[in-house]
Amino acid sequence: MWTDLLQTRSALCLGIAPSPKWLRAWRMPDDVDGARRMCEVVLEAAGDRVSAYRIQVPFFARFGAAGTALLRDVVDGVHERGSLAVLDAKVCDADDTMDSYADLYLGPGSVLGGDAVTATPFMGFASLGPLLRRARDSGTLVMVLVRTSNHAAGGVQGAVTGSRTVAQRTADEVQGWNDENGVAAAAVVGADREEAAELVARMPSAVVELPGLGRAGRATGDLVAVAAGAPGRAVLPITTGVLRHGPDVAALAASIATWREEIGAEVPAC
Ligand SMILES: O=C(O)c1cc(=O)[nH]c(=O)n1[C@@H]1O[C@H](COP(=O)(O)O)[C@@H](O)[C@H]1O
Repeated sequence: MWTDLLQTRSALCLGIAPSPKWLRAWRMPDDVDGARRMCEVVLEAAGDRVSAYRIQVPFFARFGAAGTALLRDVVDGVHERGSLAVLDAKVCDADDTMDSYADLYLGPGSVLGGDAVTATPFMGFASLGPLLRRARDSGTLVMVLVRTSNHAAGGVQGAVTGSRTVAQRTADEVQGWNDENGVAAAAVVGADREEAAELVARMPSAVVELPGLGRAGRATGDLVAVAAGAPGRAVLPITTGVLRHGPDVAALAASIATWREEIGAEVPAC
């Protein structure tokens, strides 16, 4: 499901983030009605021109039950456009809770109906096991944080354990899980990290989400070169680089078209 779409549509994955910051910038009320309006505008502008939408769960959950209902409506709207929904919740817990996270986030039978959920492996990769098995059985993905782009991450993810960094070890665990169980483990690798290409190369069958597009001072060509190491398996998320053109639908659509063009020529099979 994921690779089919990544190979036939743009690898672009548009962020949906009804945060206080974005609602203010778009002059919309910081409440569930404002959030709904923002989501409608984003879906109208992007339509089926992106493979996936990355939906920031906390920006919905902060509105309680109404926000959760809105999130589900947005996932349905994404599916109506033939796109996939990444639920960005960064889940992490001991393995006895992970089935319940799957009930909440993953697959058509779950509460929120996502096609992927982000997860952190820092309670031990094995604790993700039940979530990964549920992803495999529902044709969805668990996007495991391997090396993130935030400044605070280096001390942990770059730490050396044995002969590998924590990030390298996590990448090997992602690939190892897929080799043994079927492809359900995906990876998040900040594309602007100098070790990004090497980490991607350690996971030859995993879908890789590569954040970094559209951030100030980041060359698109460098990011696209990292994505080229995962042909047909790269997901390129972008939030700020597109949303800053809103809320005008035509301006948002034009920005998406430009980003598609910029990455399209060089990311194979996308
Ligand atoms: O999980 C992510 O997508 C993520 C990974 C990472 O390494 N760095 C990172 O900033 N993100 C997410 O990317 C979002 C910002 O996206 P941009 O506005 O496109 O840079 C943040 O809200 C994070 O949730």
